[in-house]
Amino acid sequence: MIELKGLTKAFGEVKAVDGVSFSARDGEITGLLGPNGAGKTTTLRMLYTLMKPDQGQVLVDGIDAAVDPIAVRKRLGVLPDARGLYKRLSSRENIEYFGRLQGMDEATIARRIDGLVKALDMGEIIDRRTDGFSQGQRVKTAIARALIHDPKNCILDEPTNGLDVMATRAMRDFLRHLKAEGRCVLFSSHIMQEVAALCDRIVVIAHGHVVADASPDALREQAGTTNLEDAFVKVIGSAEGLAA
Ligand SMILES: Nc1ncnc2c1ncn2[C@@H]1O[C@H](COP(=O)(O)OP(=O)(O)OP(=O)(O)O)[C@@H](O)[C@H]1O
Repeated sequence: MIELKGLTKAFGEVKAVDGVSFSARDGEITGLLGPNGAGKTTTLRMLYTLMKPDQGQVLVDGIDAAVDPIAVRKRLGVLPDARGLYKRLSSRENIEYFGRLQGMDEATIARRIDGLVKALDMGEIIDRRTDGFSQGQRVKTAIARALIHDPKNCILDEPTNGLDVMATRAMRDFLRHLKAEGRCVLFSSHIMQEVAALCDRIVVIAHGHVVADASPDALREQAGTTNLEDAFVKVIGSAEGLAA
């Protein structure tokens, strides 16, 4: 369970995030949707303790990130916007390294990697050096690395960015698999079809503000539109920056 309360962050004159509050529940997929520059990445960075908010509070499973950031990090699996793999290491070595940093023993790491290789269909790449990996192979490795410690809460910044149609479909299936395991899944996207296809709840963010927070059906109802695309355009106020 993730709760954000009144998060605010400015960079000089730019108010990137301005009083953002919403919750993401266990066993649900929550989509953070907004056009380019809306404040999605900045919101997620404050959530995963990479950046300190100017104001506001982050609670993960009830733990305040400002009070106990290490306990919060242990409960989060994060696919950051910069995937950042070690090029000289194989996919497996990248993942193992993170497992060790999480304090896991070697047998548990190996067992967990076996499960992730199956879930993410990584059999052919797991023992290859990541140098030269395609976008999709890099994202898979970064996700497996993020989830090695079996976190309850999964945060993914634009997980399908740069993926082809097949890889995108596989990623959606994987997010559904995380949900079925009862995890709290929160991902950002600027692609409305993505959130429409996957999410139980959609949080729409524009100019640093939450402008809608509802189920896809409720969002359509609120906006008085029959299709979600029209609803997004209506709540955001323009179609600018939203990929079709
Ligand atoms: N480190 C920074 N320094 C200065 N300005 C920043 C910084 N990080 C973000 N911003 C600004 O804050 C605003 C929100 O950016 P953010 O990256 O959070 O948006 P986003 O919704 O993730 O966009 P995108 O979909 O393009 O990734 C933008 O105007 C951006 O230029």
